[in-house]
Amino acid sequence: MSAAAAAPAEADAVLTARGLTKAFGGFHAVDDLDLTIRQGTIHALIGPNGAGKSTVFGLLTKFHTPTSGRITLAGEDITGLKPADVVRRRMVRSFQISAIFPHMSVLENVRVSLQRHHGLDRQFWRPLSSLARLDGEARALLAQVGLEDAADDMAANLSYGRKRALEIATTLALDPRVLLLDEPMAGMASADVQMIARLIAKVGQGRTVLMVEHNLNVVEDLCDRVTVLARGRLLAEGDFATIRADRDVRAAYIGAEDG
Ligand SMILES: Nc1ncnc2c1ncn2[C@@H]1O[C@H](COP(=O)(O)OP(=O)(O)OP(=O)(O)O)[C@@H](O)[C@H]1O
Repeated sequence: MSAAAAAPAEADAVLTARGLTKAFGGFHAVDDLDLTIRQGTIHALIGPNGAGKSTVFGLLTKFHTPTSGRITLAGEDITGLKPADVVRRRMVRSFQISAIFPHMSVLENVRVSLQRHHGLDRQFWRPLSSLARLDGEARALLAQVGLEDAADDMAANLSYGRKRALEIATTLALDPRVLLLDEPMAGMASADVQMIARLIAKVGQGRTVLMVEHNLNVVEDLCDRVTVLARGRLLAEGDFATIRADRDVRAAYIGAEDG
C-alpha cells in the first residue's frame, strides 16, 4: 500500500466529480456523486451489479451527458467536452477486447492506435520514415506488455489473456495520464488474472488508473484506494481494509447476493 492511500487531498487530485448525477427518465443511475482520484494512484470503483459503475465511466469519458454535476481533469472543467476532447487530454478508457482488429497483426493493431495518437490517420500521404518510426514505437509498447514475441501474429490467434494485454497496449499508444479500465479481469482464467494484474501494476507507474473491478482479491492487491457505489450513490471510500470492514459495504454486497 502506497502513501497515496492516505486521505484524499484536492491538491493532488487529477480527476474529480462533484454532484455528478445521471438520470435515465426518472431513474437516477448515478446520484449526486463526489469522486476524487489522486495523481499516481490505482483507484478501484466497486459495487454490486447495477450500482452505476459503468455509467460513471460513461460520464467521465463524456459518452454520457450528466444530468447535473461537474467533472474536472487536471484542474480543467471537462463537463462540456466531447469524448475525443477527453482522449486528447490524455484520459483514455480501455474498451476491452472488442476494440481489437482481429484480422490485423498484433503490431498493426498498436500501429493503428499510434497513427491516431499522432494524427497520422488523417493524412493520406505519409513518408515511409514516419511509418518506420511508428513500428519502433509499436514494438516498444508490445515489449511493455510482454507481446514482443507475437508482433507478427494475427490478433485473433492470441489467447484471451494476451488479447487483453494487446488491448492495453493499444490504449497505452494514446499516451494516457489517466487510464480507465472497465473490468480488466472479466472472463479471465486465474493465471491470466495474475498476468494482467502485474501488467496493470507496471503500466500504472507514473500514471493514474481508475478501474471498475468485481474481483476483490485483485482490488486488494492492486489498488491504493477504493470507492464503493450502491444504487448510484457513494457508499464508502478508503483503502481496502477500511472498505472490507465497513458494515454498509458488507450489507450492500450481501443484499445484492441475496437479491
Ligand atoms: N441507457 C440506460 N437507460 C436506462 N437505464 C440505464 C441505462 N444505462 C444504465 N441504466 C441503469 O442504470 C443502473 C446502473 O447501471 P450500470 O451499468 O452503470 O451499473 P454497473 O454498476 O456498471 O453494473 P454491472 O456491475 O452489472 O455492470 C442500472 O439499473 C441500469 O439498468
